[in-house]
Amino acid sequence: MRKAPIIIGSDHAGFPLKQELVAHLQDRNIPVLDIGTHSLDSCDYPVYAQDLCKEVLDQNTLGILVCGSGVGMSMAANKVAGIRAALCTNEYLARMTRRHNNANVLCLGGRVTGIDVAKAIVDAFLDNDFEGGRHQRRIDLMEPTI
Ligand SMILES: O=C(CO)[C@H](O)[C@H](O)[C@H](O)COP(=O)(O)O
Repeated sequence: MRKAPIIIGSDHAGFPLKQELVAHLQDRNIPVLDIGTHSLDSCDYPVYAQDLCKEVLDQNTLGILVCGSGVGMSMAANKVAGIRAALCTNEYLARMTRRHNNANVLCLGGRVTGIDVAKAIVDAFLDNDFEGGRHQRRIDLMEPTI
């Protein structure tokens, strides 16, 4: 059983899928903290990306961000030091980004990915762990030098 909750957030475009994923996590007895948005009212995804990333770093846990395409959330999240956000459209990407990239934020496109596929992507992301070794060296090399 996880101690820290999985953090989840979205903008209006990702709100319907986020609601489905919150229910899915609860069905799996995985603690979840929903940082919003809480309606279909139009809002700005970078605000939620930054709020979620702060929680992920503070609680040393994993996060899930959903916007329309998943692209804007991943761009915004990857601006935050210590965040490795991965936009995933299938289970393989989700599995590999945990094992090899130690991604700590999963991004999904609510207007791109169907509910059942999104649930499977979330499961693959949460049920795989970082392998370390050569992959840690490569992650260390991601630190900007220019
Ligand atoms: O997909 C997104 C960014 O990559 C976000 O979901 C934006 O909210 C999207 O651009 C929303 O567009 P809208 O016309 O304002 O709903």
